[in-house]
Amino acid sequence: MQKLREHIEEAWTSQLPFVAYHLPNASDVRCFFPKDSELRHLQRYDESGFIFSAFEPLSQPIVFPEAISEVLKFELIDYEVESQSKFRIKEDPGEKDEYIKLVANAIDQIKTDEVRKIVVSRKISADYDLQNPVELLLKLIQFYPEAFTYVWFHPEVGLWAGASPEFLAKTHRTQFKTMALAGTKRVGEDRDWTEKELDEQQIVTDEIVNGLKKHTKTLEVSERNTDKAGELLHLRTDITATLESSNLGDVLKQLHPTPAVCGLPKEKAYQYLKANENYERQFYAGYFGELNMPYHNQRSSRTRNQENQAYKSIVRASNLYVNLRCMSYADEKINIYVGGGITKDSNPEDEWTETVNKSRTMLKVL
Ligand SMILES: C=C(O[C@H]1C=CC=C(C(=O)O)[C@@H]1O)C(=O)O
Repeated sequence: MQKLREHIEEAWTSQLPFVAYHLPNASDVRCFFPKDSELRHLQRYDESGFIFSAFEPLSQPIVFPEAISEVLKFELIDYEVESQSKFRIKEDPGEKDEYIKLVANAIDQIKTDEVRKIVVSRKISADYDLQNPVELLLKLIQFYPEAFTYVWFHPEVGLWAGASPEFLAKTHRTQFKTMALAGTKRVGEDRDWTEKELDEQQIVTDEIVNGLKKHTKTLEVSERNTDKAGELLHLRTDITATLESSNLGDVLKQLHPTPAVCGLPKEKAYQYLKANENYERQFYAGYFGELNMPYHNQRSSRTRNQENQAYKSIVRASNLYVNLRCMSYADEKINIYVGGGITKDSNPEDEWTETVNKSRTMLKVL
């Protein structure tokens, strides 16, 4: 752990790019330290490295390529972090009015136009002096071991951090997994899922399944379950497929942004957001993670032979998550990004409360 601290502190103090992250329930923290500060964009989805993509559907993700990075793993042992933070941001009544108006306007749009769902969002800003990104990461891991937690930094972009509950793509050869996540309530809220929540989640599942059909040989859709994400609960359906080819880029172009973060139909919802959300999402609701990174693959016992070496082979796998429950930090200011799915049955006051609840994920670690 000491080594992890030293590496990140050194990169942060020298303002050099890095990413440190923890995959759900993993026993280690993985890091990329690119050898220089050049800002590189992904050219092809068969490259390998750590990618960081903006919400903008046509933007090329930033990549820390495996080939020019020091890629390190640190076992997650014996670490202690301060307990829950006392950091609070005072609610601004003006911000609330503005968000309620945005939601009410989206509902009107849904009632009059052919849009079924729009995921609107807002940015909560405050002054903050971030001393030490490694402490932030360790707190994120401690509070949200089941999420993909990360701290990412590039001097030309700033620092981003988060605890994402939603994966966009897990691949292993031609095997592909994604999920439809939507609908939110607090842990302990003793009520059934409403029709509105079931509907907003079904929209995500149907759109993903339709989009994937063109790219897959087989497709399986799980039962709908309730999934815990920190102090929140979501509806979740898992979608498993065998891809026609291994071109992940085509599949991502098809899926991103899903109706969990944009809306349905995609283009109309996107245009609505461009015209009405009065801030830039940047990397919020984009996607990030490992692209084609090596993993040891345990072969089945039938293929074993006497030589130990033959048990294992290396396969390349991708693990990409949606950038939710996240924040950015630059110039001694933090920005927390939160949103929610709006349908014809949404209630603006409830949608506001939902974003307040979602903001607690990051506030807890600051
Ligand atoms: C857009 C966000 O969450 C999405 C994922 C899960 C549940 C959601 C919802 O209930 O609206 C959102 O679709 C966010 O956290 O900012």
